[in-house]
Amino acid sequence: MSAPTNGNGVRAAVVGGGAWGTALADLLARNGHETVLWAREPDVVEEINTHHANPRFLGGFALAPSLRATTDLRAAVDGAALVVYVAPSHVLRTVAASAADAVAPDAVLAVASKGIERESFALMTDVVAEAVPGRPVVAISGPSFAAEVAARQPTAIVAASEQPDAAALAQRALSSPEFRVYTHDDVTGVELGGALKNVMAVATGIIEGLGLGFNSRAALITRGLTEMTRLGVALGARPATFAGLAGLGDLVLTCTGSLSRNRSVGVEIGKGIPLEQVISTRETVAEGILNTQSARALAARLDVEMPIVEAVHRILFEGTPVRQAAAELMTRALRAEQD
Ligand SMILES: NC(=O)C1=CN([C@@H]2O[C@H](COP(=O)(O)OP(=O)(O)OC[C@H]3O[C@@H](n4cnc5c(N)ncnc54)[C@H](O)[C@@H]3O)[C@@H](O)[C@H]2O)C=CC1
Ligand SMILES: O=C(CO)COP(=O)(O)O
Repeated sequence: MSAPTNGNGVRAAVVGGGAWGTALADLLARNGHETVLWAREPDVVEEINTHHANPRFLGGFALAPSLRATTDLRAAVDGAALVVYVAPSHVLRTVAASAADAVAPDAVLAVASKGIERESFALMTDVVAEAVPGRPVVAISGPSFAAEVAARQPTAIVAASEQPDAAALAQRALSSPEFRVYTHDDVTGVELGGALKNVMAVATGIIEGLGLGFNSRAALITRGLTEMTRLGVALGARPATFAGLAGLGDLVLTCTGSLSRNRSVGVEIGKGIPLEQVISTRETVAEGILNTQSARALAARLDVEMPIVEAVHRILFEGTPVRQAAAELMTRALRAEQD
């Protein structure tokens, strides 16, 4: 079915009932858009439809009463003018493809997942564009903890697309007095910022878990930004994008904010808890773990030096003791900062 508009509102679908999908769906519904959220878990759908809450992934917030949820993905996207994809990066392709033919041919596809696909190195908008071809795609990224958006705390993000009309539609649909959306045209830079900052957040968590202090964290954030920019430039992104909301903004938030799942995974690793044990106790996604592998492989393919990503990889997947990896980072050949 083609995508009707609804007065000032659009028919919107949100694909993914985790914390971020729920917060974005709540925001769209509060903005007056007829919004349907697809969640995989029947209990999440039941809670949203009966109690206007998602205690499993976003506890403690009263969601918009108009927000509807379903486990039927085809029904959720059918007739939506705006479809927002928020599944974890490693399942996004499968989820998006499974209802591709039910998406309206003129729908705008916004992608709020953060990551680099492991096998293909594709960014999340490319994954959705391949799974649901022929529609404009927009990357949604920036410093935005779901819980703070649900609490209506002032937040600013970007909506990046090669099609300005699509970015503008996402901007209009999502913006509210507490949620400010800037458009952007550097999709690669915006998406890489969101994907790579998660690896840096794991790294800053690790140094915190080790008991290191603010000097180490500041060095790591700054040199992390250098690495992110280096990889971005090799992929055609603009350096300035990494100084913006989806780069430095999200990097600072995630590396310093206690709400970050990636940072807290890092803290546990830094304290010496094995990765399998850290993961086994969590239902929520920490994209920085799998994305350490994809970022490292992508950097190797492009011959881009990313020593922090390399060190996190050695700690998470190669058994290198945390203190040894930190010492190796500090004793690399001396160089000029600007190189
Ligand atoms: N939570 C946040 O504050 C923010 C999250 N994001 C991004 O949003 C994406 C989704 O994260 P959250 O909403 O936080 O999720 P979450 O960590 O709250 O929940 C996990 C989600 O993954 C889904 N899931 C797990 N296995 C699945 C499978 N095999 N197939 C389909 N779905 C599966 C669950 O149904 C659930 O919706 C991630 O890429 C994350 O980086 C981006 C900005 C903010
Ligand atoms: O991307 C996020 C905030 O912008 C959420 O970060 P975490 O996944 O580390 O919680």
